[in-house]
Amino acid sequence: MTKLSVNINKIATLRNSRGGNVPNLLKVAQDVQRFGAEGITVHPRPDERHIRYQDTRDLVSVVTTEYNIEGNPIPKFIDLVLETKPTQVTLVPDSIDAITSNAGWDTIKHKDFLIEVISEFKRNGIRTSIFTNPDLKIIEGAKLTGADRIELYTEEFAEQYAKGNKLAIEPYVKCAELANELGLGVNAGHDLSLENIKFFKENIPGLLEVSIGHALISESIYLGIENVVSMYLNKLK
Ligand SMILES: CC(=O)[C@@H](O)[C@H](O)COP(=O)(O)O
Ligand SMILES: NCC(=O)COP(=O)(O)O
Repeated sequence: MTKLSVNINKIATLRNSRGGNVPNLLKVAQDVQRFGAEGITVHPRPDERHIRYQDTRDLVSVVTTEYNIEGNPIPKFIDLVLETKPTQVTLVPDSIDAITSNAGWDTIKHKDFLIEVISEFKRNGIRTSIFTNPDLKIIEGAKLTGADRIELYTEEFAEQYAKGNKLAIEPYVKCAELANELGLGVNAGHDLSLENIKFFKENIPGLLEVSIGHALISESIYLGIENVVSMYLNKLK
């Protein structure tokens, strides 16, 4: 069973583009869970261009499923996670001005830092996951940090799959097998979509959770817009 955690960053991006509170992020989080999602993911960035730090706090009272907070563990982020105490924190090595996440951790180079941060989160009862490229050495390194899980960074898979290259799944399969052997849980995310998720899920052993945002919100627009245009036309008759 693989859990679906919906990343609601894009809802906040849309809201922020106008000021005000439309769409209402908390209502979307509640509705998404009512529709069956098993988790809510947010990825606050230092510039707060989408999810704001205050959103992350406000969501605590409405997330009744698994709450996953992703981000680079700079001091401000660590404090936020310790304050909000989500189900899971996913550590992502974003540069300060990254448009979106574009790499996983070098778990060997940053081993000592990761051990320190992860132990603090675990002391506070928060499950920890590390965002990783599909590289066996990096997965071995992740085990040594004390993390509970890895999140496989799936951008390369998604890009190749869209070009018809299904063999791009192979490094992910090998990494998931190794993680299973090492007792690390396996999550995945980035550019997963209605097009590629079934193939990914069917091939990755022990896939515990996927977090999906950009495609899911875009697909919601495509799949909902016909209905909404027709509702407007009815009102304009
Ligand atoms: C780690 C990851 O792949 C996602 O959290 C992604 O980075 C979402 O962040 P943005 O919504 O800022 O693109
Ligand atoms: N961890 C990945 C995530 O939360 C969503 O990534 P994306 O679907 O917006 O690419």
